[in-house]
Amino acid sequence: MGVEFLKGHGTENDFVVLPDPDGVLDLTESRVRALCDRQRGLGADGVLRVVRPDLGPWFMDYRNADGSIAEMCGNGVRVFARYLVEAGLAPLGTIAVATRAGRRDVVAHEDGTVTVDMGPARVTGASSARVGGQAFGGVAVDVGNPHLACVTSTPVAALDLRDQPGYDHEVFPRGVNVEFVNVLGDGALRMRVHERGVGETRSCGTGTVAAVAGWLHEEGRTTGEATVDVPGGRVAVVVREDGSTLTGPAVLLARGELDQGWWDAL
Ligand SMILES: N[C@@H](CCC[C@H](N)C(=O)O)C(=O)O
Repeated sequence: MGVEFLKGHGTENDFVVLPDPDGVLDLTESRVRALCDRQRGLGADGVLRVVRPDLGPWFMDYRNADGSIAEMCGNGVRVFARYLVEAGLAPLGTIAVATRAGRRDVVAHEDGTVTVDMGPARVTGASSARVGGQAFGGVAVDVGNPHLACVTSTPVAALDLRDQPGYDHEVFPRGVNVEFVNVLGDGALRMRVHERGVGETRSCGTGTVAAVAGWLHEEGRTTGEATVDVPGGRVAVVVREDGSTLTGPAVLLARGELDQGWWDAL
Protein backbone atom coordinates (compact mmCIF):
# COMPACT_ATOMS: atom_id res chain seq x y z
CA MET A 1 0.00 0.00 0.00
CA GLY A 2 1.42 3.40 -1.04
CA VAL A 3 1.38 6.67 0.87
CA GLU A 4 -2.10 8.23 1.13
CA PHE A 5 -2.48 11.81 -0.11
CA LEU A 6 -5.15 14.39 -0.85
CA LYS A 7 -4.98 17.55 -2.91
CA GLY A 8 -6.72 20.74 -1.86
CA HIS A 9 -6.63 24.50 -2.02
CA GLY A 10 -7.78 27.65 -0.26
CA THR A 11 -8.37 30.46 -2.80
CA GLU A 12 -6.03 28.54 -5.13
CA ASN A 13 -3.13 28.41 -2.68
CA ASP A 14 -2.72 24.67 -3.18
CA PHE A 15 -1.47 21.88 -0.95
CA VAL A 16 -0.72 18.20 -0.84
CA VAL A 17 -2.26 16.81 2.34
CA LEU A 18 -0.52 13.79 3.91
CA PRO A 19 -2.56 12.08 6.62
CA ASP A 20 -0.04 10.77 9.16
CA PRO A 21 -1.86 10.56 12.52
CA ASP A 22 0.84 8.45 14.16
CA GLY A 23 3.72 10.57 12.86
CA VAL A 24 5.50 7.75 11.05
CA LEU A 25 6.18 9.43 7.68
CA ASP A 26 9.75 10.53 7.05
CA LEU A 27 8.94 13.83 5.31
CA THR A 28 12.34 14.92 4.04
CA GLU A 29 13.04 18.18 2.20
CA SER A 30 13.59 16.28 -1.04
CA ARG A 31 10.22 14.52 -0.71
CA VAL A 32 8.47 17.85 -0.13
CA ARG A 33 10.21 19.39 -3.14
CA ALA A 34 9.28 16.42 -5.35
CA LEU A 35 5.64 16.38 -4.20
CA CYS A 36 5.28 20.12 -4.89
CA ASP A 37 7.05 20.04 -8.25
CA ARG A 38 4.46 20.74 -10.97
CA GLN A 39 6.25 18.58 -13.55
CA ARG A 40 7.72 15.58 -11.72
CA GLY A 41 5.31 15.51 -8.76
CA LEU A 42 1.72 16.36 -7.85
CA GLY A 43 2.35 20.10 -7.86
CA ALA A 44 1.55 22.38 -4.92
CA ASP A 45 2.61 25.49 -3.03
CA GLY A 46 3.15 23.44 0.11
CA VAL A 47 2.58 20.23 2.05
CA LEU A 48 0.30 19.77 5.07
CA ARG A 49 1.18 16.72 7.13
CA VAL A 50 -1.71 15.83 9.45
CA VAL A 51 -0.32 14.50 12.72
CA ARG A 52 -1.89 13.77 16.09
CA PRO A 53 0.81 13.57 18.76
CA ASP A 54 -0.24 11.57 21.83
CA LEU A 55 -3.92 11.85 20.85
CA GLY A 56 -3.80 15.57 21.76
CA PRO A 57 -4.79 18.37 19.35
CA TRP A 58 -4.13 17.79 15.65
CA PHE A 59 -0.82 19.30 14.56
CA MET A 60 -0.37 20.98 11.17
CA ASP A 61 3.16 20.22 10.00
CA TYR A 62 3.39 22.79 7.20
CA ARG A 63 6.23 22.82 4.62
CA ASN A 64 6.88 25.29 1.81
CA ALA A 65 7.37 23.99 -1.75
CA ASP A 66 11.16 24.40 -1.46
CA GLY A 67 11.16 22.04 1.54
CA SER A 68 11.56 24.75 4.19
CA ILE A 69 9.49 24.80 7.35
CA ALA A 70 7.19 27.74 8.15
CA GLU A 71 5.46 28.62 11.37
CA MET A 72 1.94 29.09 10.04
CA CYS A 73 -0.21 28.93 6.93
CA GLY A 74 -3.64 30.58 6.98
CA ASN A 75 -4.98 28.99 3.79
CA GLY A 76 -3.39 25.67 4.72
CA VAL A 77 -5.06 25.49 8.12
CA ARG A 78 -8.46 25.93 6.46
CA VAL A 79 -7.75 23.01 4.10
CA PHE A 80 -6.39 21.04 7.07
CA ALA A 81 -9.68 21.54 8.96
CA ARG A 82 -11.72 20.64 5.87
CA TYR A 83 -9.76 17.38 5.64
CA LEU A 84 -10.40 16.56 9.33
CA VAL A 85 -14.15 17.11 8.87
CA GLU A 86 -14.43 15.20 5.58
CA ALA A 87 -12.40 12.30 7.00
CA GLY A 88 -14.74 12.13 10.01
CA LEU A 89 -11.89 12.99 12.36
CA ALA A 90 -13.53 16.18 13.65
CA PRO A 91 -17.09 17.52 13.63
CA LEU A 92 -18.26 20.74 11.95
CA GLY A 93 -17.70 23.61 14.39
CA THR A 94 -14.61 24.61 16.29
CA ILE A 95 -11.46 22.50 15.95
CA ALA A 96 -8.25 23.27 17.83
CA VAL A 97 -5.23 22.95 15.54
CA ALA A 98 -1.67 23.11 16.87
CA THR A 99 0.80 24.93 14.61
CA ARG A 100 4.40 26.05 15.05
CA ALA A 101 2.99 29.53 15.74
CA GLY A 102 0.77 28.18 18.53
CA ARG A 103 -2.79 26.93 18.79
CA ARG A 104 -5.34 28.16 16.24
CA ASP A 105 -9.08 27.66 16.68
CA VAL A 106 -10.64 26.88 13.33
CA VAL A 107 -14.39 26.84 12.62
CA ALA A 108 -15.51 24.71 9.68
CA HIS A 109 -18.87 25.95 8.36
CA GLU A 110 -21.51 23.91 6.54
CA ASP A 111 -21.17 25.96 3.35
CA GLY A 112 -17.54 24.85 2.89
CA THR A 113 -15.97 28.06 4.20
CA VAL A 114 -13.69 28.02 7.22
CA THR A 115 -12.93 30.76 9.74
CA VAL A 116 -9.56 30.76 11.48
CA ASP A 117 -8.64 32.63 14.63
CA MET A 118 -5.26 33.85 13.38
CA GLY A 119 -4.03 35.40 16.62
CA PRO A 120 -2.70 38.95 16.78
CA ALA A 121 -1.23 40.64 13.70
CA ARG A 122 1.59 42.72 15.17
CA VAL A 123 3.00 45.65 13.18
CA THR A 124 6.64 45.77 14.25
CA GLY A 125 8.10 48.62 12.16
CA ALA A 126 8.63 50.17 8.76
CA SER A 127 10.63 48.63 5.93
CA SER A 128 10.61 48.51 2.15
CA ALA A 129 10.63 46.15 -0.81
CA ARG A 130 12.07 46.57 -4.28
CA VAL A 131 10.61 45.20 -7.54
CA GLY A 132 12.11 45.93 -10.93
CA GLY A 133 14.00 48.97 -9.69
CA GLN A 134 10.94 50.45 -7.93
CA ALA A 135 10.90 50.85 -4.14
CA PHE A 136 7.74 50.17 -2.14
CA GLY A 137 7.37 51.39 1.44
CA GLY A 138 5.67 48.99 3.82
CA VAL A 139 5.39 47.67 7.33
CA ALA A 140 6.71 44.51 8.91
CA VAL A 141 3.83 42.44 10.28
CA ASP A 142 4.18 39.34 12.45
CA VAL A 143 1.25 36.93 11.95
CA GLY A 144 3.18 34.04 13.48
CA ASN A 145 5.29 34.15 10.32
CA PRO A 146 7.05 37.22 8.89
CA HIS A 147 5.43 39.60 6.39
CA LEU A 148 6.20 42.88 4.68
CA ALA A 149 2.92 44.51 3.66
CA CYS A 150 3.31 47.32 1.11
CA VAL A 151 0.22 49.42 0.40
CA THR A 152 0.78 51.10 -2.95
CA SER A 153 -1.01 53.12 -5.62
CA THR A 154 0.88 51.19 -8.33
CA PRO A 155 -1.65 48.68 -9.69
CA VAL A 156 -0.57 45.32 -8.30
CA ALA A 157 -1.57 43.65 -11.59
CA ALA A 158 1.35 45.47 -13.26
CA LEU A 159 4.07 44.01 -11.01
CA ASP A 160 6.47 41.33 -12.17
CA LEU A 161 6.73 39.04 -9.15
CA ARG A 162 8.61 36.19 -10.83
CA ASP A 163 11.72 37.03 -8.81
CA GLN A 164 12.03 37.45 -5.06
CA PRO A 165 11.40 41.16 -4.26
CA GLY A 166 14.37 42.86 -2.63
CA TYR A 167 14.05 43.36 1.13
CA ASP A 168 16.16 44.32 4.15
CA HIS A 169 17.83 41.12 5.40
CA GLU A 170 18.62 42.75 8.75
CA VAL A 171 14.91 43.35 9.40
CA PHE A 172 13.94 39.88 8.11
CA PRO A 173 16.85 37.53 8.88
CA ARG A 174 14.63 34.43 8.37
CA GLY A 175 13.25 35.68 5.04
CA VAL A 176 9.86 37.27 4.46
CA ASN A 177 6.57 36.98 2.62
CA VAL A 178 6.01 40.22 0.68
CA GLU A 179 2.51 41.58 -0.03
CA PHE A 180 1.63 44.36 -2.46
CA VAL A 181 -1.73 45.91 -1.69
CA ASN A 182 -4.09 48.28 -3.51
CA VAL A 183 -6.96 49.94 -1.66
CA LEU A 184 -10.10 49.57 -3.80
CA GLY A 185 -12.39 51.31 -1.30
CA ASP A 186 -13.03 51.40 2.43
CA GLY A 187 -12.77 47.79 3.53
CA ALA A 188 -11.87 46.43 0.09
CA LEU A 189 -8.29 45.52 -0.81
CA ARG A 190 -6.55 43.78 -3.69
CA MET A 191 -3.31 41.90 -3.03
CA ARG A 192 -0.55 39.97 -4.75
CA VAL A 193 2.10 38.14 -2.80
CA HIS A 194 5.54 36.65 -3.18
CA GLU A 195 5.86 33.91 -0.57
CA ARG A 196 9.02 32.90 1.24
CA GLY A 197 9.97 29.38 0.18
CA VAL A 198 7.50 29.27 -2.71
CA GLY A 199 7.44 32.28 -5.09
CA GLU A 200 4.33 34.09 -6.25
CA THR A 201 1.20 32.24 -5.12
CA ARG A 202 -2.44 32.91 -5.97
CA SER A 203 -3.24 33.58 -2.33
CA CYS A 204 -1.66 33.69 1.13
CA GLY A 205 -3.91 33.64 4.19
CA THR A 206 -1.42 35.04 6.67
CA GLY A 207 -0.51 37.57 3.96
CA THR A 208 -4.09 38.82 3.69
CA VAL A 209 -4.17 39.39 7.45
CA ALA A 210 -0.85 41.26 7.20
CA ALA A 211 -2.26 43.31 4.30
CA VAL A 212 -5.29 44.40 6.32
CA ALA A 213 -3.13 45.17 9.39
CA GLY A 214 -0.77 47.19 7.16
CA TRP A 215 -3.64 49.11 5.56
CA LEU A 216 -5.19 49.88 8.97
CA HIS A 217 -1.80 51.02 10.26
CA GLU A 218 -1.50 53.41 7.35
CA GLU A 219 -4.96 54.76 8.21
CA GLY A 220 -3.91 55.28 11.82
CA ARG A 221 -6.20 52.49 13.00
CA THR A 222 -5.56 49.28 14.89
CA THR A 223 -8.89 47.54 14.31
CA GLY A 224 -11.11 47.03 11.30
CA GLU A 225 -12.15 44.60 8.62
CA ALA A 226 -11.77 44.17 4.89
CA THR A 227 -12.28 41.80 2.03
CA VAL A 228 -9.08 40.96 0.22
CA ASP A 229 -9.18 40.02 -3.47
CA VAL A 230 -6.29 37.81 -4.51
CA PRO A 231 -5.69 36.16 -7.89
CA GLY A 232 -7.31 32.98 -6.54
CA GLY A 233 -10.47 34.49 -5.05
CA ARG A 234 -11.62 36.52 -2.06
CA VAL A 235 -11.22 36.19 1.70
CA ALA A 236 -12.58 38.25 4.60
CA VAL A 237 -10.33 39.48 7.39
CA VAL A 238 -11.13 41.05 10.75
CA VAL A 239 -8.35 42.64 12.80
CA ARG A 240 -8.95 43.31 16.49
CA GLU A 241 -6.59 44.65 19.17
CA ASP A 242 -6.02 41.16 20.54
CA GLY A 243 -6.45 38.94 17.51
CA SER A 244 -7.68 38.52 13.97
CA THR A 245 -9.82 36.18 11.91
CA LEU A 246 -9.62 34.95 8.35
CA THR A 247 -12.62 33.46 6.51
CA GLY A 248 -12.53 31.84 3.11
CA PRO A 249 -13.19 28.68 1.15
CA ALA A 250 -11.37 25.37 1.60
CA VAL A 251 -11.63 22.74 -1.12
CA LEU A 252 -10.49 19.12 -1.34
CA LEU A 253 -10.49 17.90 -4.92
CA ALA A 254 -8.59 14.63 -5.15
CA ARG A 255 -7.28 11.75 -3.13
CA GLY A 256 -5.11 8.80 -3.94
CA GLU A 257 -1.95 6.87 -3.18
CA LEU A 258 1.63 7.77 -3.98
CA ASP A 259 3.59 5.04 -5.66
CA GLN A 260 5.68 3.46 -2.89
CA GLY A 261 8.67 2.96 -5.19
CA TRP A 262 8.62 6.65 -6.22
CA TRP A 263 8.42 7.71 -2.58
CA ASP A 264 11.16 5.34 -1.41
CA ALA A 265 13.53 6.48 -4.15
CA LEU A 266 13.36 10.15 -3.09
N1 LIG B 1 0.47 30.35 2.06
C1 LIG B 1 0.50 30.50 3.46
C2 LIG B 1 1.80 30.90 4.07
C3 LIG B 1 2.82 29.78 3.96
C4 LIG B 1 4.11 30.05 4.69
C5 LIG B 1 4.94 31.11 4.09
N2 LIG B 1 5.36 30.83 2.75
C6 LIG B 1 6.18 31.33 4.99
O1 LIG B 1 7.28 30.81 4.69
O2 LIG B 1 6.02 31.99 6.02
C7 LIG B 1 -0.72 31.16 4.04
O3 LIG B 1 -1.79 30.94 3.48
O4 LIG B 1 -0.64 31.81 5.08
